[in-house]
Amino acid sequence: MADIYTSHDDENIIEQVKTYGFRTPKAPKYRVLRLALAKSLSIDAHPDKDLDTLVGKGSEYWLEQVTGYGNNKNDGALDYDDAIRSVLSVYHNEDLFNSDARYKKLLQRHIRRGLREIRTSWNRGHSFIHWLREELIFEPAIETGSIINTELEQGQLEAALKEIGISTEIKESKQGIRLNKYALYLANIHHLDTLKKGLSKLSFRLGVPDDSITLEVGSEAGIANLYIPRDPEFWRIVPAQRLNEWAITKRPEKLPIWLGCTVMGDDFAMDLAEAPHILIAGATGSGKTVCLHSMLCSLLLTLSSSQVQLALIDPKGTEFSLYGKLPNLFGGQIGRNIVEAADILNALVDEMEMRNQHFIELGVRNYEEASHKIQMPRIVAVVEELADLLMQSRDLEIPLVRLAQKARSAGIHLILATQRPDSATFSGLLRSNIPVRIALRVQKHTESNIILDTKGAEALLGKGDMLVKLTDKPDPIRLHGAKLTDDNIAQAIAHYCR
Ligand SMILES: Nc1ncnc2c1ncn2[C@@H]1O[C@H](COP(=O)(O)OP(=O)(O)OP(=O)(O)O)[C@@H](O)[C@H]1O
Repeated sequence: MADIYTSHDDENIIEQVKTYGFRTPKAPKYRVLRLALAKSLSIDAHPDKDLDTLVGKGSEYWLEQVTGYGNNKNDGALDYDDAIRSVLSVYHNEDLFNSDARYKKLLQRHIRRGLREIRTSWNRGHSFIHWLREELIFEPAIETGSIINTELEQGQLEAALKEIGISTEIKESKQGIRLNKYALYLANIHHLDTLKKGLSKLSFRLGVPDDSITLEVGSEAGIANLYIPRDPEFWRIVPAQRLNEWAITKRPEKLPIWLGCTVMGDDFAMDLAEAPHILIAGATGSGKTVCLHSMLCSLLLTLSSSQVQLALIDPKGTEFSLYGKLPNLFGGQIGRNIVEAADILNALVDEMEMRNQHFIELGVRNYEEASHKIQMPRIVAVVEELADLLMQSRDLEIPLVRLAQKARSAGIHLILATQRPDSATFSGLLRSNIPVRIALRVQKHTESNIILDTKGAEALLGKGDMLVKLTDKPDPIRLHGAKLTDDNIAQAIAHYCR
Protein backbone atom coordinates (compact mmCIF):
# COMPACT_ATOMS: atom_id res chain seq x y z
CA MET A 1 0.00 0.00 0.00
CA ALA A 2 1.33 3.42 -0.93
CA ASP A 3 1.30 6.41 1.46
CA ILE A 4 -0.41 9.19 -0.50
CA TYR A 5 -3.09 8.85 -3.17
CA THR A 6 -4.32 11.37 -5.72
CA SER A 7 -7.35 11.58 -7.99
CA HIS A 8 -7.46 11.89 -11.73
CA ASP A 9 -8.14 15.66 -11.44
CA ASP A 10 -5.17 16.03 -9.07
CA GLU A 11 -2.89 14.35 -11.60
CA ASN A 12 -4.22 16.61 -14.29
CA ILE A 13 -3.24 19.76 -12.40
CA ILE A 14 0.17 18.27 -11.52
CA GLU A 15 0.84 17.80 -15.24
CA GLN A 16 -0.41 21.33 -16.03
CA VAL A 17 1.88 22.89 -13.42
CA LYS A 18 4.91 20.94 -14.69
CA THR A 19 4.22 21.74 -18.33
CA TYR A 20 2.81 25.27 -18.28
CA GLY A 21 3.92 26.48 -14.84
CA PHE A 22 7.46 25.15 -14.45
CA ARG A 23 7.74 24.76 -18.25
CA THR A 24 9.64 21.55 -17.52
CA PRO A 25 7.36 18.62 -18.32
CA LYS A 26 9.98 16.19 -17.06
CA ALA A 27 10.21 17.85 -13.63
CA PRO A 28 9.57 15.37 -10.82
CA LYS A 29 6.01 15.39 -9.54
CA TYR A 30 7.08 15.76 -5.92
CA ARG A 31 7.89 19.42 -6.64
CA VAL A 32 4.24 20.10 -7.42
CA LEU A 33 3.10 18.05 -4.41
CA ARG A 34 5.31 20.11 -2.10
CA LEU A 35 4.09 23.34 -3.63
CA ALA A 36 0.52 22.17 -3.06
CA LEU A 37 1.40 21.37 0.57
CA ALA A 38 2.81 24.88 1.02
CA LYS A 39 -0.31 26.40 -0.53
CA SER A 40 -2.57 24.41 1.77
CA LEU A 41 -0.55 25.37 4.85
CA SER A 42 -1.01 29.05 3.97
CA ILE A 43 -4.75 28.64 4.68
CA ASP A 44 -5.63 28.97 8.33
CA ALA A 45 -8.42 26.39 8.47
CA HIS A 46 -8.03 22.62 8.56
CA PRO A 47 -8.58 20.81 5.26
CA ASP A 48 -11.92 19.09 4.90
CA LYS A 49 -12.38 15.36 5.60
CA ASP A 50 -14.12 15.11 2.23
CA LEU A 51 -10.68 15.24 0.67
CA ASP A 52 -10.17 11.64 1.82
CA THR A 53 -12.62 10.55 -0.88
CA LEU A 54 -10.98 10.08 -4.25
CA VAL A 55 -13.22 10.46 -7.27
CA GLY A 56 -11.45 8.92 -10.29
CA LYS A 57 -8.21 7.19 -9.38
CA GLY A 58 -5.04 9.14 -10.17
CA SER A 59 -1.71 8.00 -8.83
CA GLU A 60 0.03 6.87 -5.66
CA TYR A 61 3.17 8.03 -3.92
CA TRP A 62 5.50 6.93 -1.17
CA LEU A 63 6.66 9.25 1.59
CA GLU A 64 10.16 8.88 0.16
CA GLN A 65 8.93 10.64 -2.99
CA VAL A 66 6.83 13.30 -1.27
CA THR A 67 8.74 14.34 1.84
CA GLY A 68 12.07 12.70 1.02
CA TYR A 69 11.58 10.36 4.02
CA GLY A 70 14.74 8.34 4.68
CA ASN A 71 16.48 9.89 1.72
CA ASN A 72 19.65 11.61 2.70
CA LYS A 73 21.48 10.99 -0.51
CA ASN A 74 22.44 13.89 -2.67
CA ASP A 75 19.80 13.39 -5.38
CA GLY A 76 17.80 16.56 -4.98
CA ALA A 77 15.10 15.01 -2.85
CA LEU A 78 16.58 15.39 0.62
CA ASP A 79 14.78 14.22 3.73
CA TYR A 80 12.34 16.90 4.88
CA ASP A 81 10.07 14.43 6.60
CA ASP A 82 10.81 15.52 10.19
CA ALA A 83 10.40 19.19 9.26
CA ILE A 84 7.08 18.56 7.46
CA ARG A 85 5.83 16.31 10.29
CA SER A 86 6.69 19.07 12.82
CA VAL A 87 4.87 21.75 10.81
CA LEU A 88 1.77 19.54 10.47
CA SER A 89 1.90 18.66 14.18
CA VAL A 90 1.84 22.34 15.09
CA TYR A 91 -0.83 23.16 12.45
CA HIS A 92 -3.16 20.43 13.77
CA ASN A 93 -2.03 20.63 17.39
CA GLU A 94 -1.41 16.89 17.58
CA ASP A 95 1.71 14.76 17.83
CA LEU A 96 2.10 13.22 14.39
CA PHE A 97 5.42 11.58 15.29
CA ASN A 98 3.41 8.95 17.14
CA SER A 99 1.03 8.02 14.36
CA ASP A 100 2.23 7.35 10.83
CA ALA A 101 -1.30 6.61 9.61
CA ARG A 102 -2.69 9.93 10.85
CA TYR A 103 0.32 11.82 9.49
CA LYS A 104 -0.13 10.32 6.03
CA LYS A 105 -3.85 11.01 6.08
CA LEU A 106 -3.35 14.69 6.97
CA LEU A 107 -0.50 15.05 4.51
CA GLN A 108 -2.71 13.66 1.75
CA ARG A 109 -5.54 16.04 2.71
CA HIS A 110 -3.23 19.04 2.59
CA ILE A 111 -1.67 18.04 -0.72
CA ARG A 112 -5.06 17.44 -2.29
CA ARG A 113 -6.44 20.74 -0.95
CA GLY A 114 -3.35 22.57 -2.24
CA LEU A 115 -3.79 21.01 -5.69
CA ARG A 116 -7.45 22.04 -5.68
CA GLU A 117 -6.47 25.59 -4.74
CA ILE A 118 -3.96 25.71 -7.59
CA ARG A 119 -6.63 24.38 -9.94
CA THR A 120 -9.10 27.12 -9.00
CA SER A 121 -6.76 30.10 -8.71
CA TRP A 122 -4.34 29.50 -11.62
CA ASN A 123 -4.79 28.34 -15.17
CA ARG A 124 -2.29 27.69 -17.89
CA GLY A 125 -2.99 30.98 -19.63
CA HIS A 126 -1.90 32.94 -16.56
CA SER A 127 1.63 33.69 -15.42
CA PHE A 128 2.75 31.05 -12.93
CA ILE A 129 5.39 33.34 -11.45
CA HIS A 130 2.71 35.93 -10.79
CA TRP A 131 0.53 33.30 -9.14
CA LEU A 132 3.41 32.19 -6.92
CA ARG A 133 4.18 35.76 -5.88
CA GLU A 134 0.56 36.47 -5.06
CA GLU A 135 -0.43 33.21 -3.46
CA LEU A 136 2.67 32.07 -1.68
CA ILE A 137 5.09 34.91 -1.30
CA PHE A 138 3.53 38.34 -1.07
CA GLU A 139 0.18 37.77 0.54
CA PRO A 140 1.27 37.34 4.17
CA ALA A 141 3.46 40.43 3.95
CA ILE A 142 0.62 42.49 2.47
CA GLU A 143 -1.62 41.51 5.38
CA THR A 144 0.53 43.58 7.71
CA GLY A 145 -0.18 46.57 5.50
CA SER A 146 2.76 48.62 6.64
CA ILE A 147 5.21 48.38 3.77
CA ILE A 148 4.25 51.49 1.91
CA ASN A 149 5.93 54.79 2.55
CA THR A 150 3.01 57.26 2.56
CA GLU A 151 5.27 60.17 3.42
CA LEU A 152 7.15 59.71 0.19
CA GLU A 153 3.90 59.57 -1.80
CA GLN A 154 2.56 62.58 0.11
CA GLY A 155 5.62 64.60 -0.92
CA GLN A 156 5.19 63.49 -4.54
CA LEU A 157 1.51 64.37 -4.41
CA GLU A 158 2.16 67.87 -3.07
CA ALA A 159 4.74 68.46 -5.80
CA ALA A 160 2.36 67.14 -8.50
CA LEU A 161 -0.50 69.30 -7.20
CA LYS A 162 1.76 72.34 -7.38
CA GLU A 163 2.55 71.51 -11.01
CA ILE A 164 -1.16 71.64 -11.90
CA GLY A 165 -1.51 74.95 -10.08
CA ILE A 166 -2.80 73.92 -6.65
CA SER A 167 -0.90 74.67 -3.51
CA THR A 168 -2.71 72.92 -0.73
CA GLU A 169 -2.34 71.43 2.65
CA ILE A 170 -2.76 67.68 3.02
CA LYS A 171 -4.89 67.48 6.17
CA GLU A 172 -4.86 63.73 6.55
CA SER A 173 -3.63 60.62 4.78
CA LYS A 174 -4.94 57.11 5.38
CA GLN A 175 -4.10 53.74 3.94
CA GLY A 176 -7.10 51.81 2.66
CA ILE A 177 -7.14 48.28 1.37
CA ARG A 178 -5.81 49.11 -2.09
CA LEU A 179 -6.00 52.90 -2.22
CA ASN A 180 -4.52 55.68 -0.15
CA LYS A 181 -6.84 58.47 0.85
CA TYR A 182 -5.61 62.07 1.04
CA ALA A 183 -7.83 64.79 2.47
CA LEU A 184 -6.84 68.13 0.88
CA TYR A 185 -7.86 71.51 2.16
CA LEU A 186 -8.64 73.75 -0.83
CA ALA A 187 -8.50 77.37 0.30
CA ASN A 188 -9.41 78.58 -3.19
CA ILE A 189 -12.81 77.36 -4.43
CA HIS A 190 -11.62 77.36 -8.07
CA HIS A 191 -9.04 74.73 -7.16
CA LEU A 192 -11.81 72.11 -7.05
CA ASP A 193 -12.37 72.51 -10.81
CA THR A 194 -8.63 72.60 -11.46
CA LEU A 195 -8.32 69.37 -9.49
CA LYS A 196 -11.15 67.67 -11.40
CA LYS A 197 -9.58 68.61 -14.72
CA GLY A 198 -6.05 67.76 -13.60
CA LEU A 199 -6.61 64.14 -12.46
CA SER A 200 -5.03 62.67 -15.60
CA LYS A 201 -1.94 64.81 -15.13
CA LEU A 202 -1.73 63.75 -11.50
CA SER A 203 -1.96 60.08 -12.54
CA PHE A 204 0.84 60.64 -15.02
CA ARG A 205 3.03 62.39 -12.47
CA LEU A 206 2.43 59.78 -9.77
CA GLY A 207 2.88 56.85 -12.18
CA VAL A 208 -0.55 55.27 -11.63
CA PRO A 209 -2.93 54.18 -14.42
CA ASP A 210 -4.86 56.94 -16.15
CA ASP A 211 -8.33 57.50 -14.66
CA SER A 212 -7.44 55.50 -11.56
CA ILE A 213 -7.36 58.47 -9.17
CA THR A 214 -10.78 59.39 -7.86
CA LEU A 215 -11.95 62.61 -6.30
CA GLU A 216 -14.69 62.99 -3.73
CA VAL A 217 -15.96 66.18 -2.16
CA GLY A 218 -15.45 65.70 1.57
CA SER A 219 -18.10 66.17 4.25
CA GLU A 220 -16.16 69.05 5.87
CA ALA A 221 -16.13 72.51 4.31
CA GLY A 222 -13.26 73.05 1.87
CA ILE A 223 -12.09 69.43 1.95
CA ALA A 224 -11.62 67.26 -1.13
CA ASN A 225 -10.57 63.62 -0.81
CA LEU A 226 -8.24 62.02 -3.34
CA TYR A 227 -8.03 58.24 -3.59
CA ILE A 228 -4.82 57.02 -5.19
CA PRO A 229 -4.27 53.31 -5.94
CA ARG A 230 -1.16 51.62 -4.62
CA ASP A 231 0.96 49.26 -6.62
CA PRO A 232 -0.62 45.73 -6.53
CA GLU A 233 2.36 44.54 -4.51
CA PHE A 234 1.09 46.72 -1.66
CA TRP A 235 -2.58 45.83 -1.76
CA ARG A 236 -4.05 44.21 1.29
CA ILE A 237 -6.08 41.10 0.63
CA VAL A 238 -9.54 41.02 2.21
CA PRO A 239 -9.51 37.59 3.86
CA ALA A 240 -12.55 35.28 3.94
CA GLN A 241 -12.38 35.57 7.70
CA ARG A 242 -14.00 39.00 7.36
CA LEU A 243 -17.08 37.36 5.86
CA ASN A 244 -17.09 34.67 8.55
CA GLU A 245 -16.84 37.24 11.32
CA TRP A 246 -19.64 39.33 9.81
CA ALA A 247 -21.85 36.25 9.44
CA ILE A 248 -21.87 35.48 13.17
CA THR A 249 -23.13 38.93 14.14
CA LYS A 250 -26.90 39.43 14.51
CA ARG A 251 -28.32 40.36 11.12
CA PRO A 252 -31.39 42.49 10.38
CA GLU A 253 -31.42 41.55 6.66
CA LYS A 254 -33.80 38.86 5.40
CA LEU A 255 -31.40 37.72 2.69
CA PRO A 256 -28.06 39.03 3.97
CA ILE A 257 -25.40 39.50 1.33
CA TRP A 258 -21.89 40.56 2.34
CA LEU A 259 -20.10 42.03 -0.64
CA GLY A 260 -16.76 43.03 0.82
CA CYS A 261 -15.10 46.01 2.46
CA THR A 262 -15.29 49.68 1.65
CA VAL A 263 -12.13 51.40 0.44
CA MET A 264 -11.22 52.15 4.04
CA GLY A 265 -11.97 48.64 5.24
CA ASP A 266 -15.48 48.68 6.74
CA ASP A 267 -17.82 45.73 6.14
CA PHE A 268 -20.48 46.28 3.49
CA ALA A 269 -23.63 44.20 3.37
CA MET A 270 -27.03 44.53 1.73
CA ASP A 271 -30.40 42.80 1.75
CA LEU A 272 -31.18 40.89 -1.43
CA ALA A 273 -34.82 40.68 -0.32
CA GLU A 274 -35.01 44.47 -0.69
CA ALA A 275 -32.85 44.69 -3.85
CA PRO A 276 -34.80 42.56 -5.10
CA HIS A 277 -32.54 41.34 -7.93
CA ILE A 278 -28.88 41.95 -8.75
CA LEU A 279 -26.92 42.12 -11.99
CA ILE A 280 -23.19 41.61 -11.72
CA ALA A 281 -20.89 42.19 -14.67
CA GLY A 282 -17.17 42.27 -15.27
CA ALA A 283 -14.51 41.22 -17.75
CA THR A 284 -12.77 37.89 -17.43
CA GLY A 285 -10.54 37.80 -14.36
CA SER A 286 -12.27 40.76 -12.73
CA GLY A 287 -13.43 38.61 -9.81
CA LYS A 288 -17.06 37.97 -10.74
CA THR A 289 -17.12 34.34 -9.74
CA VAL A 290 -15.41 35.02 -6.42
CA CYS A 291 -17.96 37.77 -5.80
CA LEU A 292 -20.81 35.33 -6.54
CA HIS A 293 -19.28 32.88 -4.08
CA SER A 294 -19.17 35.61 -1.48
CA MET A 295 -22.90 36.27 -1.98
CA LEU A 296 -23.77 32.58 -1.86
CA CYS A 297 -21.61 31.95 1.21
CA SER A 298 -23.25 34.95 2.94
CA LEU A 299 -26.61 33.22 2.55
CA LEU A 300 -25.32 29.78 3.53
CA LEU A 301 -23.55 31.12 6.61
CA THR A 302 -26.48 33.17 7.89
CA LEU A 303 -29.61 31.23 6.94
CA SER A 304 -30.89 27.68 7.25
CA SER A 305 -32.44 25.43 4.61
CA SER A 306 -35.92 26.34 5.84
CA GLN A 307 -35.14 30.01 5.15
CA VAL A 308 -33.38 29.94 1.80
CA GLN A 309 -33.08 27.59 -1.15
CA LEU A 310 -30.71 28.04 -4.07
CA ALA A 311 -31.35 27.58 -7.78
CA LEU A 312 -28.05 27.49 -9.66
CA ILE A 313 -27.37 27.78 -13.38
CA ASP A 314 -23.82 27.53 -14.63
CA PRO A 315 -23.31 27.05 -18.36
CA LYS A 316 -19.52 26.87 -17.79
CA GLY A 317 -20.26 23.76 -15.77
CA THR A 318 -17.43 24.17 -13.29
CA GLU A 319 -17.88 27.21 -11.09
CA PHE A 320 -20.67 25.96 -8.85
CA SER A 321 -19.74 22.28 -8.62
CA LEU A 322 -19.10 22.45 -4.86
CA TYR A 323 -22.71 23.53 -4.29
CA GLY A 324 -23.86 20.30 -5.95
CA LYS A 325 -23.68 18.83 -2.41
CA LEU A 326 -26.52 21.03 -1.16
CA PRO A 327 -29.41 18.79 -0.15
CA ASN A 328 -32.24 21.02 -1.38
CA LEU A 329 -31.10 22.62 -4.64
CA PHE A 330 -34.10 23.95 -6.54
CA GLY A 331 -34.70 21.61 -9.46
CA GLY A 332 -32.57 18.93 -7.79
CA GLN A 333 -29.37 19.81 -9.61
CA ILE A 334 -27.22 22.60 -10.98
CA GLY A 335 -28.32 23.64 -14.49
CA ARG A 336 -25.22 23.00 -16.58
CA ASN A 337 -26.59 23.19 -20.10
CA ILE A 338 -29.27 25.02 -21.97
CA VAL A 339 -31.94 22.33 -21.45
CA GLU A 340 -31.33 22.12 -17.70
CA ALA A 341 -31.20 25.92 -17.45
CA ALA A 342 -34.54 26.21 -19.25
CA ASP A 343 -36.04 23.57 -16.96
CA ILE A 344 -34.93 25.45 -13.86
CA LEU A 345 -36.10 28.87 -15.09
CA ASN A 346 -39.49 27.54 -16.20
CA ALA A 347 -39.89 25.67 -12.91
CA LEU A 348 -39.14 28.93 -11.08
CA VAL A 349 -41.88 30.67 -13.05
CA ASP A 350 -44.29 27.82 -12.14
CA GLU A 351 -43.23 28.07 -8.50
CA MET A 352 -43.85 31.82 -8.59
CA GLU A 353 -47.35 31.33 -10.02
CA MET A 354 -48.09 28.56 -7.55
CA ARG A 355 -46.99 30.68 -4.62
CA ASN A 356 -49.03 33.65 -5.82
CA GLN A 357 -52.12 31.41 -6.13
CA HIS A 358 -51.47 30.05 -2.65
CA PHE A 359 -51.18 33.62 -1.29
CA ILE A 360 -54.62 34.46 -2.74
CA GLU A 361 -56.08 31.42 -0.97
CA LEU A 362 -54.43 32.50 2.28
CA GLY A 363 -55.81 36.01 1.85
CA VAL A 364 -52.36 37.62 1.80
CA ARG A 365 -50.73 39.83 -0.79
CA ASN A 366 -47.16 38.66 -0.86
CA TYR A 367 -44.39 36.50 0.59
CA GLU A 368 -43.83 38.91 3.49
CA GLU A 369 -47.41 38.57 4.68
CA ALA A 370 -47.57 34.85 3.92
CA SER A 371 -44.45 34.19 5.98
CA HIS A 372 -46.47 34.99 9.13
CA LYS A 373 -48.87 32.15 8.33
CA ILE A 374 -46.81 29.48 6.58
CA GLN A 375 -43.16 28.54 6.31
CA MET A 376 -41.57 28.40 2.88
CA PRO A 377 -37.99 29.29 1.98
CA ARG A 378 -37.10 32.27 -0.12
CA ILE A 379 -35.44 31.15 -3.34
CA VAL A 380 -32.30 32.77 -4.72
CA ALA A 381 -31.60 31.92 -8.36
CA VAL A 382 -28.08 32.55 -9.62
CA VAL A 383 -27.08 32.51 -13.28
CA GLU A 384 -23.30 32.38 -13.71
CA GLU A 385 -23.08 33.52 -17.33
CA LEU A 386 -26.14 35.23 -18.67
CA ALA A 387 -24.63 36.13 -22.06
CA ASP A 388 -23.70 32.48 -22.81
CA LEU A 389 -27.17 31.39 -21.90
CA LEU A 390 -28.99 33.98 -24.00
CA MET A 391 -26.65 33.44 -26.92
CA GLN A 392 -27.66 29.78 -26.98
CA SER A 393 -31.35 30.45 -26.54
CA ARG A 394 -32.91 33.86 -26.77
CA ASP A 395 -36.18 32.28 -25.55
CA LEU A 396 -34.79 32.09 -22.04
CA GLU A 397 -35.22 35.83 -21.77
CA ILE A 398 -38.98 35.26 -21.43
CA PRO A 399 -38.90 33.41 -18.06
CA LEU A 400 -36.05 35.67 -16.89
CA VAL A 401 -38.05 38.84 -17.57
CA ARG A 402 -41.16 37.37 -15.94
CA LEU A 403 -39.18 36.50 -12.85
CA ALA A 404 -37.46 39.90 -12.77
CA GLN A 405 -40.87 41.60 -13.03
CA LYS A 406 -42.91 39.55 -10.60
CA ALA A 407 -40.85 37.11 -8.51
CA ARG A 408 -40.07 39.44 -5.63
CA SER A 409 -43.56 39.22 -4.14
CA ALA A 410 -43.28 35.42 -4.27
CA GLY A 411 -39.99 35.49 -2.32
CA ILE A 412 -37.88 34.61 -5.37
CA HIS A 413 -34.80 36.68 -6.20
CA LEU A 414 -32.33 36.71 -9.09
CA ILE A 415 -28.59 37.24 -9.23
CA LEU A 416 -27.47 37.39 -12.86
CA ALA A 417 -23.80 37.52 -13.81
CA THR A 418 -22.27 38.29 -17.16
CA GLN A 419 -18.90 38.85 -18.73
CA ARG A 420 -20.45 40.77 -21.59
CA PRO A 421 -22.59 43.63 -20.38
CA ASP A 422 -23.97 44.65 -23.77
CA SER A 423 -27.48 45.70 -24.59
CA ALA A 424 -28.14 42.34 -26.28
CA THR A 425 -27.51 40.52 -23.00
CA PHE A 426 -29.04 43.10 -20.76
CA SER A 427 -32.14 44.16 -22.63
CA GLY A 428 -34.32 47.11 -21.66
CA LEU A 429 -36.89 44.89 -19.93
CA LEU A 430 -34.33 43.13 -17.77
CA ARG A 431 -32.56 46.43 -17.13
CA SER A 432 -35.60 48.22 -15.81
CA ASN A 433 -36.46 45.37 -13.46
CA ILE A 434 -33.00 44.79 -11.99
CA PRO A 435 -32.14 47.96 -10.14
CA VAL A 436 -29.10 46.86 -8.14
CA ARG A 437 -26.01 46.52 -10.27
CA ILE A 438 -22.47 45.49 -9.44
CA ALA A 439 -19.70 46.34 -11.86
CA LEU A 440 -16.31 44.75 -11.58
CA ARG A 441 -13.62 45.89 -13.99
CA VAL A 442 -14.88 46.08 -17.57
CA GLN A 443 -13.02 46.80 -20.78
CA LYS A 444 -14.80 49.91 -22.01
CA HIS A 445 -16.55 52.86 -20.45
CA THR A 446 -19.58 52.08 -22.62
CA GLU A 447 -19.91 48.78 -20.74
CA SER A 448 -19.64 50.64 -17.46
CA ASN A 449 -22.46 52.88 -18.68
CA ILE A 450 -24.68 49.90 -19.48
CA ILE A 451 -24.25 48.51 -15.97
CA LEU A 452 -24.06 51.58 -13.79
CA ASP A 453 -25.39 54.38 -16.02
CA THR A 454 -22.04 56.07 -15.51
CA LYS A 455 -18.43 55.47 -16.46
CA GLY A 456 -15.87 54.33 -13.91
CA ALA A 457 -15.86 50.52 -13.95
CA GLU A 458 -13.29 50.56 -16.77
CA ALA A 459 -10.78 52.14 -14.35
CA LEU A 460 -11.24 49.61 -11.55
CA LEU A 461 -8.23 47.61 -10.45
CA GLY A 462 -9.58 44.07 -11.09
CA LYS A 463 -9.62 41.10 -8.70
CA GLY A 464 -12.68 41.96 -6.69
CA ASP A 465 -12.49 45.76 -7.02
CA MET A 466 -16.11 46.81 -7.67
CA LEU A 467 -18.64 49.59 -7.90
CA VAL A 468 -22.07 48.89 -6.46
CA LYS A 469 -25.11 50.87 -7.51
CA LEU A 470 -27.97 50.71 -5.05
CA THR A 471 -31.43 52.11 -5.53
CA ASP A 472 -31.31 54.53 -2.62
CA LYS A 473 -27.88 56.07 -3.31
CA PRO A 474 -27.14 58.41 -6.21
CA ASP A 475 -23.48 57.40 -6.64
CA PRO A 476 -22.01 53.90 -6.85
CA ILE A 477 -20.08 52.71 -3.78
CA ARG A 478 -16.62 51.31 -4.24
CA LEU A 479 -15.88 48.00 -2.52
CA HIS A 480 -13.15 45.38 -2.45
CA GLY A 481 -14.35 41.77 -2.27
CA ALA A 482 -12.85 39.03 -0.16
CA LYS A 483 -10.65 36.37 -1.60
CA LEU A 484 -12.57 33.15 -1.01
CA THR A 485 -11.12 29.73 -1.59
CA ASP A 486 -12.88 26.42 -2.22
CA ASP A 487 -12.24 25.63 1.40
CA ASN A 488 -14.24 28.65 2.54
CA ILE A 489 -17.09 27.57 0.29
CA ALA A 490 -16.94 24.01 1.65
CA GLN A 491 -17.14 25.40 5.20
CA ALA A 492 -20.15 27.58 4.34
CA ILE A 493 -21.91 24.57 2.78
CA ALA A 494 -21.14 22.46 5.87
CA HIS A 495 -22.58 25.24 8.06
CA TYR A 496 -25.81 25.37 6.02
CA CYS A 497 -26.17 21.57 6.00
CA ARG A 498 -25.47 21.10 9.73
N1 LIG B 1 -11.33 39.88 -3.81
C1 LIG B 1 -10.25 39.34 -4.36
N2 LIG B 1 -9.02 39.53 -3.84
C2 LIG B 1 -7.93 38.99 -4.42
N3 LIG B 1 -7.96 38.23 -5.54
C3 LIG B 1 -9.15 38.00 -6.09
C4 LIG B 1 -10.36 38.55 -5.55
N4 LIG B 1 -11.39 38.19 -6.35
C5 LIG B 1 -10.85 37.45 -7.34
N5 LIG B 1 -9.52 37.33 -7.18
C6 LIG B 1 -8.61 36.57 -8.05
O1 LIG B 1 -8.83 37.01 -9.39
C7 LIG B 1 -8.81 35.90 -10.29
C8 LIG B 1 -10.07 35.91 -11.14
O2 LIG B 1 -11.22 35.77 -10.32
P1 LIG B 1 -12.58 35.15 -10.87
O3 LIG B 1 -12.36 33.76 -11.35
O4 LIG B 1 -13.63 35.38 -9.85
O5 LIG B 1 -12.82 36.08 -12.12
P2 LIG B 1 -14.01 36.06 -13.16
O6 LIG B 1 -14.38 37.47 -13.35
O7 LIG B 1 -15.09 35.13 -12.70
O8 LIG B 1 -13.32 35.50 -14.43
P3 LIG B 1 -13.99 34.53 -15.55
O9 LIG B 1 -15.19 35.23 -16.04
O10 LIG B 1 -12.89 34.36 -16.52
O11 LIG B 1 -14.32 33.25 -14.79
C9 LIG B 1 -8.65 34.65 -9.43
O12 LIG B 1 -7.29 34.25 -9.48
C10 LIG B 1 -9.00 35.08 -8.04
O13 LIG B 1 -8.29 34.36 -7.05
